[in-house]
Amino acid sequence: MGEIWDLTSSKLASILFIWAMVQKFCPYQIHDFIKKISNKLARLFDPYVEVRFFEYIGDFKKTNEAFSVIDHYLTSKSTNQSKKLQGEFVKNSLVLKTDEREEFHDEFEGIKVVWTLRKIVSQTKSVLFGPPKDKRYYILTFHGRNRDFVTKSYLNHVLEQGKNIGLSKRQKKLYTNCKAKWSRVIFEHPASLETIAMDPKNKKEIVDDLIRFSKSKDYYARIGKPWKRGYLLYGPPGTGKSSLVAAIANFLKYDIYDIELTNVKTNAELRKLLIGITSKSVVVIEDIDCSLDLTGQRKTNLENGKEKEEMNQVVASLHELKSEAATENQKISQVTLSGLLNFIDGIWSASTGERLIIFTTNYVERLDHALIRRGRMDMHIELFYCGFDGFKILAMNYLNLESHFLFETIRSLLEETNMTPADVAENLMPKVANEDVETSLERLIQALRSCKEEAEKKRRD
Ligand SMILES: Nc1ncnc2c1ncn2[C@@H]1O[C@H](COP(=O)(O)OP(=O)(O)OP(=O)(O)O)[C@@H](O)[C@H]1O
Ligand SMILES: [Mg+2]
Repeated sequence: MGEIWDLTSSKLASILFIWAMVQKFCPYQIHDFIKKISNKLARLFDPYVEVRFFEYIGDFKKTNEAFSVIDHYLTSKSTNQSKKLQGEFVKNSLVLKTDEREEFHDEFEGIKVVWTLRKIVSQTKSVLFGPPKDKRYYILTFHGRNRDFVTKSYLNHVLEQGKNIGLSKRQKKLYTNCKAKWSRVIFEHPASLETIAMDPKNKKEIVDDLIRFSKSKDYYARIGKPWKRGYLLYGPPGTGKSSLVAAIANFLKYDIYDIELTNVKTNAELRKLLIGITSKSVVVIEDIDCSLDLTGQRKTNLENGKEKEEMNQVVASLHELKSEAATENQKISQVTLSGLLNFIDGIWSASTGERLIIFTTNYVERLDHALIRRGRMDMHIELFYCGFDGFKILAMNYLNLESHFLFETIRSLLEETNMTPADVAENLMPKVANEDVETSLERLIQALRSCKEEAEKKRRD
């Protein structure tokens, strides 16, 4: 054994000596040539390529997004394959992950790769910053002949899939502003597009538009426009505007940024807020006509639309309450219409990622045309009083009821009177435990009849 070792070490010493001589005395072309040959030889014996994806980049300063996206992808795929798993509680639910010692073999379009999770155990212990952080990283191993395919097609596939999985697991957040600062809470509104009572044709239009928008990254890049879309939701109070905003955010799995403009003092503060908005977000300004002094138009519209105004008297008085409170705040707020328009057109043009901006109002005719012209507010969606289609959705939501002999009476009453989905829903909601559906439907019929009588009385007066 000792002899063999002596022999090997003397040979190794000779090779090193020759290599040192070559490096010192050979012209650099020969040096390069030898280096190339030796690299080729090395590749011949070890044809595999490794790519490492560290969890943190640069001394734990920045999380590597690629790591978490790969983690989503591998967690979803590998748990069916691995024999050794780890269990973790993530956001209140149990997640099974591949054990760190396990390898995961993946195949894409006939090309095989291997993933391994490794970690470098940290030696430093910090009292101030908690337990030492190990450096975790994924190693992707593949044959060198597939280098182009893996680095382009396969990794694109992993990143795309991983992003989608991450997005579907992500907890949505609701951001609200206090002056120029955002505060956030977990957004868990139960509204969904299925449970919103509205005309099925309009709903389908919204769903199609949202799907088209969320998949149009390349399209927007090609036409040179920022990836944003504006929705204007209008209709009387209680017709589901705020519920629709929540349903849209749930559908797209976006965060909501609910801007209270009356809390923002200046355009500069507004700009600061808006710069902090991340992509995949729905930016909402509720009751936009109360939030800004959209001068000029308001007065003329009030004068011209007198008849309409009378019909909406009840609605208006409610709205006035909102307006009065807002006007108080406006006295100290100097956010201007042009400031807001600049933000819609300007700031978003400079940022990447998809954003939806939604304005809601009870009085669309009061809004300055510049604010709602197409291109700024691309979709104008009117939410109406409850129709029979809307009622059927509410009956399903609240009573789990698809049909009933009282539905025909309700249909004709809904055609003759204006009741908001909020009021219909309130009447359908059982008032005591185990209340039967007939009692709820009768209560609604009663309410519809009184509503009809009241409207007739008003018309007579
Ligand atoms: N179209 C609808 N579909 C399902 N539920 C609805 C609908 N409209 C109203 N509701 C119910 O009524 C409640 C109030 O509705 P919502 O706050 O969405 O109305 P709004 O149009 O935003 O009213 P406002 O103009 O006063 O802000 C909701 O919590 C929801 O339960
Ligand atoms: Mg609302």
